[in-house]
Amino acid sequence: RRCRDPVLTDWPIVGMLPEILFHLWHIHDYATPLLRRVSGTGNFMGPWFSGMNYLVTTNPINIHHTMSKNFPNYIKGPQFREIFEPFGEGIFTVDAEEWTYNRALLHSLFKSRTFDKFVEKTVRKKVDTCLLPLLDEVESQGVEVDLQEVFSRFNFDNISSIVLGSDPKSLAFDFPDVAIEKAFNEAEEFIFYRHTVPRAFWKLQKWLGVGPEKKMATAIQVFDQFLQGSIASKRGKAGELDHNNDDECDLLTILTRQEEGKENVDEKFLRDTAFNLFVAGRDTITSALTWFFWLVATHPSVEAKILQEMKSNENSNKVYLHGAICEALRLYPPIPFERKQAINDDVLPSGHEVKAKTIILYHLYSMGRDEDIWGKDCLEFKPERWISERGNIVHVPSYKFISFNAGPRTCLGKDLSFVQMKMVASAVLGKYQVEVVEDHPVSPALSIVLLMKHGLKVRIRKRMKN
Ligand code: HEM
Repeated sequence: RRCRDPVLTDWPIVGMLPEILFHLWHIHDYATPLLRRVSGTGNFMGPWFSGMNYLVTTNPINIHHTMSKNFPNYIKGPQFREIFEPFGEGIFTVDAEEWTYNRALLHSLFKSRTFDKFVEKTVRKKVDTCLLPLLDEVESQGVEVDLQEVFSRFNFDNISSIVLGSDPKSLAFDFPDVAIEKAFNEAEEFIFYRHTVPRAFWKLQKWLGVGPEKKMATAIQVFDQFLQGSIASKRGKAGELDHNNDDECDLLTILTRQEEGKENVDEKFLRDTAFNLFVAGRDTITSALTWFFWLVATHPSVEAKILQEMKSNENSNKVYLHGAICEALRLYPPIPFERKQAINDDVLPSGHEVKAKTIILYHLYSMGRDEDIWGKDCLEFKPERWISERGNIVHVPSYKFISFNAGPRTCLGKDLSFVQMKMVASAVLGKYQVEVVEDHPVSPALSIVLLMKHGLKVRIRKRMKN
């Protein structure tokens, strides 16, 4: 088959798939030099007739073109909706008017000061009453703990309080089994799996109800039951909801208030919105915090500068800490790849032709490690690159610093995420020294969110006051 810039050898019948499957265990690092070899844009061809043919790009000008300038031509598309089927018709999967409606609704909620304050208060309470006491216990018992598991549960409880107004209390020293938390992790892994095999194959597995598809169906059922329970209980109280109570500002309450009085309340809309926000708000922050703490723990000079900044200027914007978080998000973007589909023929600024229905894959992970964007030291963890000579945060356009997406579909939770991450980082680093357990293997898991495959095993020590 003819293609302009093959990223790998296109073998007869099987195409480039075997090489990808062979390197799946370290796919992000494997893809980075391959994409550089084709100057950031190339073709991936799957097995014949499998439909797995993609144009992969990490070129910022192409990103700017497809995500902003020619935004209407690049949609999530029907195949995306099919793969991400558990997301229903939520903001992540829809296009056109449905997306405009979802976006406007969520935008008005996310930008409201009352909601902002509610989130800050909820997270602060969870830090003070659960996260720090748990780390105290870990420290006093001298045991190892998986910090990723801690953050995952911490964020699960937070997002549940923020979206549904109820805390499942999954964060506790004995790490209780919370079925829905487990089900959610599994669903995300199975969605990644659907990206790695031909469509016909996973569809057949789904139809037969076998393999990962069977497990996926069970996981979604567990999660849906939990969501439906929360929605039903909130709807049951609809008439009693106090419109002026700032403590009852979770999204479900706000949406239920808006739906009040309507004859046909759209339960599916509530379910899909809740599911999408769970994915958006839980694992992304868990991933960002885990990689951040690992990077800080393995770079003592960065840790010392963060502590110095905290001591000297407690209420400032914490510019250095902000830079360190951006650096973690650059090297380990919580969403490592994205995809869009072209509606009409187009030509990218790099000169690559795009035929209608072409799927474009964006490898965010490679973009964070691209010398042309970040310079020769792009693999170094260097918060200083984010700080200007005048001590302000350097603005990098989103089509280069892509971790929160670019263009009209930029992440709605970006500001909120920084507030939460800074709150956790300051609270934990100010009180404890985090030491990664010797020889603990660190590598990314295969999922739609870039978590650590083996978690992050650490020991916690109380910081000496000086
Ligand atoms: C470190 C944390 C986060 C990162 C790195 C991040 C990153 C992203 C990325 C890359 C997208 C685009 C995904 C796509 O279109 O396929 C996105 C979209 C979105 N994010 Fe975030 N996110 C984070 C946290 C959050 C939080 C906490 C929320 C809210 C609870 C949130 C809400 C959303 C929403 C609603 C969208 C959809 C925007 C649209 O399609 O119009 N995100 N985020």
